[in-house]
Amino acid sequence: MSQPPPTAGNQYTAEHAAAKKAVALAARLCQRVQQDILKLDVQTKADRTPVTVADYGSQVLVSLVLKMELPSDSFSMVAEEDSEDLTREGAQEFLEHVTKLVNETIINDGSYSTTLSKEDVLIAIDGGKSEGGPYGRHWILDPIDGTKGFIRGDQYAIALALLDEGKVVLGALACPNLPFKSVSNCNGDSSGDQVGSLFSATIGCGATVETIDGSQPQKISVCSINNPVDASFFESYERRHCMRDCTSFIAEKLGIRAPPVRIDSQAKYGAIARGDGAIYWRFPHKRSRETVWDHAAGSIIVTEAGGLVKDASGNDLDFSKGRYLDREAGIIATNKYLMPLVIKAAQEAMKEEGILG
Ligand SMILES: Nc1ncnc2c1ncn2[C@@H]1O[C@H](COP(=O)(O)O)[C@@H](OP(=O)(O)O)[C@H]1O
Ligand SMILES: [Mg+2]
Ligand SMILES: [Mg+2]
Ligand SMILES: [Mg+2]
Repeated sequence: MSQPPPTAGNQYTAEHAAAKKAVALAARLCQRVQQDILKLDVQTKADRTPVTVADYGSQVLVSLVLKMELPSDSFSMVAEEDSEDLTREGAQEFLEHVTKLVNETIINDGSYSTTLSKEDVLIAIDGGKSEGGPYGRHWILDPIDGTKGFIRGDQYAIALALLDEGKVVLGALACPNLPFKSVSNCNGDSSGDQVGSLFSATIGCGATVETIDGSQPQKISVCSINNPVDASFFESYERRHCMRDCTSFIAEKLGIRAPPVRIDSQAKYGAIARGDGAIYWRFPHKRSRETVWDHAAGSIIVTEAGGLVKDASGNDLDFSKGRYLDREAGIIATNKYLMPLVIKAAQEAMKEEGILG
């Protein structure tokens, strides 16, 4: 890691600073909830995935900070959560808890002299209902990526990106439980290291990492391993998020010797961008669709760190199609040497086994 490049010529300087401030404040709320997670604080959404008070609280805080820091912007946000489950009968206590957490975090931070009512909280959450698309500017937010990891006490990330005319131009990724130096070969465990990493990148200006409370940003780059035999790979901790029969088949084809490193959330993109590992891949089951907020921030951080992010057909990811990613058969993040080899192995696996599609 070395000093970051000069920021002259970065047309997104104000947005970059606001995005880092937003994810860092949201991380503070999340850290507090994770220390004291109660059954009451977790709900199950209609799609049967979990959501916590911290997912909602984080979404409110990120939207608040962006609006406070960039007041002249017309605001559009594509975010994961909406208020539907918070307005159902019986959700009053849950909503009150979200509101209390948000207000306590704002007061403790001291940057803004405002507090939010329950109605303000619902409005802020539903500010994330934009469809995004190819025109104009849209923030893309995953207020907690890796909610299952968050509940387990493991890795999670607050992932914020800016889409400008259909292209991701900025990403900020707060990973409160990710060791600051490296995850190396352990599942997020530190070896006496400082914990918490905030990755960020703006287009054309490289990627950096700093601590969540704002140390001097350090430039990062992907690893330069070119022989898959020496490579390590990251994949989802959750068995249902990535087909392991498929990835172990591809790993075998590539001759990878190291066992998979399984980490929740886009912390995997951050770790790849910093060179902690060589490959992150994700081959979800056919029926599941990938959302833009699960990849936007992580992918620009990897590409600005000198890496590549592609689908298994070798196409760039297209974030301009709305709330879902239009991609084919899996997502791969790695360096320029390994990418063609991984794509080839994935495509061979597709043909031989018929397991991707
Ligand atoms: N059955 C499933 N298959 C594939 N992805 C899933 C899934 N259930 C949830 N996900 C997605 O996987 C994300 C977590 O990724 P990872 O496996 O890398 O930790 C979740 O983000 P959220 O936690 O924000 O909902 C969610 O979008
Ligand atoms: Mg979710
Ligand atoms: Mg997510
Ligand atoms: Mg989420």
